[in-house]
Order: sequence, then structure tokens, then C-alpha cells
Amino acid sequence: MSRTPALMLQGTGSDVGKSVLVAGLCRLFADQGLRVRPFKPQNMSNNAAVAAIPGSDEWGEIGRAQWLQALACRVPPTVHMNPVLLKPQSETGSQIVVQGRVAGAARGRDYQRLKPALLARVLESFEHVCADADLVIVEGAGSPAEINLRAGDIANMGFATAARVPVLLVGDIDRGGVIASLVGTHAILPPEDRAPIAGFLVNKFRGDVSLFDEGLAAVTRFTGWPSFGVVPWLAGAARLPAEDSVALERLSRQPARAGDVVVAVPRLERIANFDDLDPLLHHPGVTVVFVAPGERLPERADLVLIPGSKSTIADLLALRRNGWDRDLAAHHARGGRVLGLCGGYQMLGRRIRDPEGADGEIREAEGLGLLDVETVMAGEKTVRPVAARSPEGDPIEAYEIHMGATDGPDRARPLALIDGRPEGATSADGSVAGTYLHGLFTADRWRAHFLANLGLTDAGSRYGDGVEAALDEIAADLARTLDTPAMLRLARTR
Ligand SMILES: NC(=O)CC[C@H](N)C(=O)O
Repeated sequence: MSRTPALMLQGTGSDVGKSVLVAGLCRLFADQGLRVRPFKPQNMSNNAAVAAIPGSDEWGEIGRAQWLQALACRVPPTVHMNPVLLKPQSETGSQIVVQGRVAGAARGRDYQRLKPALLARVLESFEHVCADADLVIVEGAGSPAEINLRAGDIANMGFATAARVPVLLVGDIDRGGVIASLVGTHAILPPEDRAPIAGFLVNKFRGDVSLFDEGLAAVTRFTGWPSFGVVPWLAGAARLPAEDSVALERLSRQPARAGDVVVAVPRLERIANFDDLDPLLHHPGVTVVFVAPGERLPERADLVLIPGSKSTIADLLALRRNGWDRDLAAHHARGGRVLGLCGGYQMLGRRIRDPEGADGEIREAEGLGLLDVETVMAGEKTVRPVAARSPEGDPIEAYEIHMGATDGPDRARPLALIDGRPEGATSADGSVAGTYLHGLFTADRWRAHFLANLGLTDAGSRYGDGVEAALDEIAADLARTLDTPAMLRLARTR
């Protein structure tokens, strides 16, 4: 086993802000001239990103957060940065992606049995990441306090103990109960799982930090762990790509601003790649309304955008159960614009067939019929980055992750061209379009033209610059508030 310095952040619960902290630390230490790499043994998300599979010319999938953390390190992502990705595709089951490639699907109980076999792959990937790094910052998943999941664990202490990586425990003061959750985690962990924990930090603090000195002392009194710092509420975090569906819950509660271009997005049950919407979320003059199940699509939407889906047919049926098909038809009849991304594109067509059940249990369904195309799901998954161009010539750096293949007369009006080949489709009247291209709203010129068509004058904003600035800002906030020299010393004890 390599002895590359490494440090792991584990949380007292999910959504305590680990991914953003890891991204900030990656940027901070990279700025000190270190070759920093992110690593997350196991991630669960349908917001996947495309990463290189080293030693091959193929591409694989990793969680969006590790993609962002690689960006923070200023290195291209590889599949080894997140060797196990679970993509939920039904209430009980997930597709399992190992080192970038689909390895099968499993229900929760069966996955528990698979985990021990996956540890070897996780450690192999970790070695790979360590090989050209001065420092690896590892992110846990959920919490080590979920001791019922400890047997065969690869996400938290199972990994930390096997790879001998020191751990810092992150508590979230914003949700309340931070002292109890830190002390409680100490109390319920067996001694061998307590041993890797070298200290704690408190995240998402609002207000005067000195007011919490006694709180920190209390945690140390009960646990013996030193505090590595109190991180304030990070304003920059909201400007980074979202990974968790928890973020979606939060976003769904935001009301439309008067005078804005309104983009309505039905919150599909198995929504995938909803980070596609990020460049619109913080765009001046645009309000994205995520519509929760049971709610109507807003009547004054300028655009209804149907996002990607891990399981297109199942989500299409759910869309109908919510009555969103009727809202969509009314929106279309009023002359409203419609855009489908990946799974959403497939739903807009006339028919979807999945003869092998590659994308879910239901084999065939009639689509929404707003685009004259049809989709067939194939067993093989297309995963690749693409350099596309709109028919008007705007460059679009994007990526594809899908099993479906879509064809039909409306493809005569493509949304983009990849090496001269048409991609996507547009209805004859131009009001409905669909594409497999994820990330297309990050393309500044294309986005500006698209929004101009919806009546918005874009001041020429540059999305990528905003992400970079947010990473720098977070790194600076962490440098101010965490004992980062002590963190580096800790990583070097490995
Ligand atoms: N990312 C997506 O929306 C994927 C769509 C669909 N589940 C497919 O694999 O083709």
C-alpha cells in the first residue's frame, strides 16, 4: 500500500456539506503547489459526470461532486476518483457503476452482499489516485454513525481502516443538534472505528463564531477530539453544481421572481443530471421552478424543460399520473416552448421501447408525442464527452450518458452537430426540441442565444468563470477558518 498523505472527511449525517468542503480543500492545497486529488469510495447520485478510464480510450461515469473536486485540483477527472457509483433507478434498486462502467443492478439488500467484493476495486482505485498525488482528500458517504451498515462497509470506516486514512468528522450546525451528533457518533462507534478519527470540524455556521467556543470545548470534553475549526455558511457553495437530490428539495421552494423568464422543470422521481440546470439557476433574469409531484406546472412558464431520467418509461408514467402531460399540452397549445434533455427528450417522442428492460421494468410506452421521433433502449450505454456545435455555429462542450437511441423525421432539424453529424431534434414549428447533450447550458454563446429566443438579453455571462470564482472564494473561506496546516500534518501521518 502506498503511503501518500491522505485525509478523509466523514459526516455526522448526509448533507453536512462534505463535498463542498473537499472541493474547497482541493483548491486550497492545489494553490499551495501540491498535487491534490479527490477520492470518494462510494457515491450515490444520478448526477453523473464523464471521466477518463485510464489505460483505455473509453469514458466512464463518476459522481458530479468528484468531477467538480477534480476541477478544483485543476486536473482532468478519472473514474478512479469515484470507483463505485450507485445510480438509483427504482424505489429499491440501483444501477451499480464500478470504475466507470455499468457492472449490474442490485436492490439494497443484495448490494450489502456485494460490498465486500467491491472493497478490492475501491482500494485498487485509491492506489491509482495516490500514485501521482502529494495529497488525497477523501470524502465519506452518509455517516459512519449508520452502524447498521458497517458490515462490509466501503464508504466510511470500512475504507478508512482498510486504507489507513486519518479521518475528520464534520458536523452541521445549521440543522441543529451538532454537539449531540458529534458526541453521539463518538459514543456509538466501536473503539476500532473511533481510532482513525483525529478531530472534528463544524460546518455551516451563521453569525459570530466565538459564540460557539463553549460548544467546541464541550465536544472535546466528551470525545477527546480537538476542533479543527468552524466553517461559516459558505455563500459560494450555492454557485457550485448540485449533486444531491436534497439540494432539489431546497430549490423547489423558491418562488418565481416577477419579470423573469420562467423555466418550469417537473421534478421527476428518478431525475438525472439535474445539474444541467445550474447555469440557469443563478442566471440574472431567469427563474427555474422545480415543480414537485402533486403540483401543477406554472401557467406563466416561458419554457417547460423536461430533465434527464434514470428510468425514462417509469418517469413518463409518473409524469402522467401527476397530470403534467395535460399541463404540458396546454402550455404547448398556448405557444409555449418545450425542451427535453436526454430522458426528457425521449419522453417527448412518439414511442419508447425497452425490449431488454435495460432502463427499467416497463418494456414499452407511448410518448408525449410532441416530437416526431422514437426511442429504443439498447443494452450498451453511450458515455462520452462531445464537442458539438449548434447549427448557427455556437460551440457546445457537452457529454452524453444514455442507453437510448432516438430517430425520426424531426431529426431533420437537429439541435446541434457533432463532427457534422446531427444530434437532437426540433419540431416543424420550432417550439419543441430535444437533445442527448448534457451540460449544454454551460456553453455561454449557445445559452445566450437560447435565452434571447425566450426574450432575455444575456449580458454575455461566463458560467465557468463563476464556478472558478466560487471555488476560490470557498478555498479562501476555509483557509481563514480551518486549521489547514494541522490538516496537512495529519494527512502526512498516514
Ligand atoms: N441521463 C438520461 O436522462 C438517460 C436517459 C435514459 N435513462 C437512457 O439511458 O437512455
